[in-house]
Amino acid sequence: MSKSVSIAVIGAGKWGQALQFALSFTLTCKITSRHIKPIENFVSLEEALKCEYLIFALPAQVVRGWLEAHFTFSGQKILVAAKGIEQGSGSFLNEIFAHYVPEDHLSFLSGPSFASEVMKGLPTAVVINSSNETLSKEFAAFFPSFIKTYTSKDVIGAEVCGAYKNVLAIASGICDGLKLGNNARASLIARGLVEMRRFGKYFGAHDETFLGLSGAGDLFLTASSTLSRNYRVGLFLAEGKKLETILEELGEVAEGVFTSAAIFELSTKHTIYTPIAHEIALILKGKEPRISVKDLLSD
Ligand SMILES: NC(=O)C1=CN([C@@H]2O[C@H](COP(=O)(O)OP(=O)(O)OC[C@H]3O[C@@H](n4cnc5c(N)ncnc54)[C@H](O)[C@@H]3O)[C@@H](O)[C@H]2O)C=CC1
Ligand SMILES: O=C(CO)COP(=O)(O)O
Repeated sequence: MSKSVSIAVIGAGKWGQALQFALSFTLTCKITSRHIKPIENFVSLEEALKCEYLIFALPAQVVRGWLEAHFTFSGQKILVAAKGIEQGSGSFLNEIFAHYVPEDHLSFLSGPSFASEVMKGLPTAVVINSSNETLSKEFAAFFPSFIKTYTSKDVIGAEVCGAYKNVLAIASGICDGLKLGNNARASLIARGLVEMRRFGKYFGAHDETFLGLSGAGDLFLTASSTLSRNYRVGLFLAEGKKLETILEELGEVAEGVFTSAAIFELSTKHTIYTPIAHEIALILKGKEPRISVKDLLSD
């Protein structure tokens, strides 16, 4: 891979830094963020925005404001690495980016990929999703050999999976925090997969996406490991901790908190049956987790 490819990661949180680390095996990858960080190839935002390829690793909830404040399209090719649905508007990230970037310059990253494992060079497999297959293949070629890349055209499917699994990871953390057992967790994850497929199908997602890396792959990962911030939020909620305290102590983004509200809004508006996400939204507003479990079992 030519070291002359100009590429930058926007956002130097956990995922942004892990992606820069991974891509640095094949090319010189710059990185920028709102606060200067002592990272190799850290550049100003101005310099990053001049790159031909940009990877967005900002939390989903801040993407719209960030684009409005900082971004002007000048031919950049974009890979969106965030996983979430915007609370309030219920907008998917591809809808938000579409206001600023032509569709054929946009791609979306999905699949099982804890930043901490990528940072250790441990193997995984991810998917680059775009209506423009040439663009997907260009980004796929930038990844190092320890990350196997697949391409797909199912942007909405990948987005729904990446966002929904965070809500289901909170549910799974609650299930384990309440010590409901392995049977209960497997039941929850399986029904969660059915639920996120039902939700995604409404928006045009393809069936096979739910069975692959973006769907089952990322869901199984996130809903069964304390490495997941969302799963840990669930564990602490089950212990009776206040959400504000949990988020403060976490110090990193847990997208499922906001996405559960977005799914609640979207599924109410479009009459989609999403019982698990519904209960998570209520728990995050203060409902007792044990009552939610009872309600889910009797539903
Ligand atoms: N950490 C992981 O393992 C993975 C994370 N993701 C997704 O990547 C996205 C980012 O996650 P992380 O990097 O892990 O979160 P993080 O909490 O580690 O970092 C978020 C970064 O965004 C910056 N930020 C927050 N608000 C901002 C604003 N208004 N303007 C500019 N910068 C702002 C923060 O300073 C921070 O550096 C999320 O959507 C997450 O779901 C996806 C795959 C894996
Ligand atoms: O998306 C992830 C792994 O694929 C990271 O999940 P968490 O945000 O729950 O840590």
